[in-house]
Amino acid sequence: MATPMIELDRVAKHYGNQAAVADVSFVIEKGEFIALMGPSGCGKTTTLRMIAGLDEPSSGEIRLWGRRLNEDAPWERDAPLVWQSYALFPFMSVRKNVEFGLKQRRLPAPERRKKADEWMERLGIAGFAERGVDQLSGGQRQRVALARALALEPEMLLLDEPLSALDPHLRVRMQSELVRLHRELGITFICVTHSHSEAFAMADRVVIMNEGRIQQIGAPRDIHRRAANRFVAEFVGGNNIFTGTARVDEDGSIALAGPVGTVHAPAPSDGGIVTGAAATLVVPADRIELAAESTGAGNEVQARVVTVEFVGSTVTVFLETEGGGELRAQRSLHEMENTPLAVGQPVVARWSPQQGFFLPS
Ligand SMILES: Nc1ncnc2c1ncn2[C@@H]1O[C@H](COP(=O)(O)OP(=O)(O)OP(=O)(O)O)[C@@H](O)[C@H]1O
Repeated sequence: MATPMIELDRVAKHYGNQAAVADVSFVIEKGEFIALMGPSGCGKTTTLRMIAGLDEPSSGEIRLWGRRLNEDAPWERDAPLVWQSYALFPFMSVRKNVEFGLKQRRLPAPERRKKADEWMERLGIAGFAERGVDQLSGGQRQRVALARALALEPEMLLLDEPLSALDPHLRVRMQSELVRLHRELGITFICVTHSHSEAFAMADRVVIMNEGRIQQIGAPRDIHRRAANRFVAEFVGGNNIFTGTARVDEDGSIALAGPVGTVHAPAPSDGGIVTGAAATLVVPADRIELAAESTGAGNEVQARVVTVEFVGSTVTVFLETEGGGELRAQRSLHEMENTPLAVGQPVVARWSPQQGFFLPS
């Protein structure tokens, strides 16, 4: 097998007796866009800092193209970091900021100027070249930080919460700009974020961490469709999670008696569920349809509308079943336009058994 670009092999970082990163192994291929995601304090920034060479692992190994990196200083690596806009030099012009790394690399002035011009043009900040960065908006500053890093033509770009200082509207724009840049440049992007919408919108693969450990690595779609454990299912949101008592039916599928009544799902491929045992079923909220009447097909649950929440073009309908179980369905605004729902209204929540999956016990 070809050598991956980056390998983290059982990497840990301890501060005193606290593990910021407990035991992390994964590989990154050249040209991937990887998002490291997880709640505050889960160790994502520490992981990025170790890849950057800003922190040394307490144990384990980090390899770049198969070569051990642990003790290499940041300047010996081809991995400039774009931190937040505050990392720019406020007393310097946009041009001087963009040229900064090139100057450190002792590139002659005419070449520096040429490269800086190219990158400022590419990132749409050429018009502000002589302005001080303190006279720029958050989005413009973020572009300066990106131009400064990309002017060094790195093989890999490391971004720590690159969009967190931006307002929501600008954040979405910069998200698609980062995706476009990544596609055009073909270099590896590793981005730390605590925002699941950001990670899922941008990355080829997402690494979800909690308490210094990896919980799941996968393409956004696979993580959405098959959370590896309860933490991931809850953290990525948009999932119904039912714990109940399992019964293995004659056809091998599972019936789960739980908070919303008895519902059905295929048995997990690794077996592991026996009649009478507790099991946890996940049903993505966007797989649940709402209907006025029962058709008797698939899983159907009688419920009442508790609240209807509108976020962008997504509508989340929170439901309560007769037995007090909670359920949520997510539909597009477009779909809901023809089915107005009132609080208290009875509905049938319906989904195909194939859309549910059991978490490993
Ligand atoms: N220099 C340090 N000294 C002591 N503890 C540290 C140090 N750096 C990080 N930690 C601890 O290690 C854990 C992981 O920190 P890290 O910054 O990697 O988390 P994070 O996932 O990036 O969080 P956030 O989203 O809040 O930035 C935290 O509990 C943090 O307090």
